[in-house]
Amino acid sequence: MSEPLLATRGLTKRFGALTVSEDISIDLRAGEIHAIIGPNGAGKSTLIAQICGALPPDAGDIHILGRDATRLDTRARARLGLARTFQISALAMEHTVLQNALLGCLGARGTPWRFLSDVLRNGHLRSRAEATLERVGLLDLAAVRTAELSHGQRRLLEVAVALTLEPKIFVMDEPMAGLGAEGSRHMTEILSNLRKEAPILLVEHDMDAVFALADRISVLVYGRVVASGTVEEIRADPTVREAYLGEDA
Ligand SMILES: Nc1ncnc2c1ncn2[C@@H]1O[C@H](COP(=O)(O)OP(=O)(O)OP(=O)(O)O)[C@@H](O)[C@H]1O
Repeated sequence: MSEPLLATRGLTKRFGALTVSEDISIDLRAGEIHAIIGPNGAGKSTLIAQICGALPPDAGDIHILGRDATRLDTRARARLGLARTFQISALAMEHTVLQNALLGCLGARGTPWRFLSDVLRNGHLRSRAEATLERVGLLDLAAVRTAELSHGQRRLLEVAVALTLEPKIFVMDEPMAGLGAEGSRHMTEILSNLRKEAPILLVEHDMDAVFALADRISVLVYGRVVASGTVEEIRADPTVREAYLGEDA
């Protein structure tokens, strides 16, 4: 089996007396979508924050592409190839769709904002940004102000911005949130194709999307991984059905 591109070992985080991550060891391998599911407050966002470098763990470590990244900050992890999409939009609303995609390209290079006008004239970066917009179906809206996009279009733009980083690993926090049935289907199709170029660690509440997309699922309850397996294994697991899917075992 190939080496994981992302791995946590014994990750533990406490807020006072509350343990929100308890000895979490999960990994992400090339070509896969690994979904993290669990009830509200189970610790999914806290886990992502630790993986991406926004929150230091109290114990355990995080390896990115085989390198110990536990003490690296968010930007250093991004430079290693970790791209994150957020539960709440991190887009620049006053900028156009294309400018947001270009800012993503800039972020990848650590270039300061004041050079945006130069970047707009940089043919290579511009075509890279346009190519990512085309992949999510937003190229026709390149000149539109981001504030004017629908919620679903903004979520697609977030994925496009993550793509401009040419990441080796995607970490996605509820990309389906607020999308209608049609929007979820479209996003599901896009994510399904993305896994080929970079595997996805996917936190998601939309179980239809999770069951359609995931190669593996880990179930988090009260900060602990209580089950991990394929869609079929998780669906059949009595502990999961009782603790999370709300069914009698
Ligand atoms: N900065 C903080 N200080 C104290 N407690 C926190 C902090 N951040 C999160 N928590 C608590 O940690 C627990 C896990 O929260 P977290 O947001 O990671 O859960 P989640 O699984 O992502 O939930 P949801 O599905 O609702 O987004 C919750 O009980 C939350 O109240």
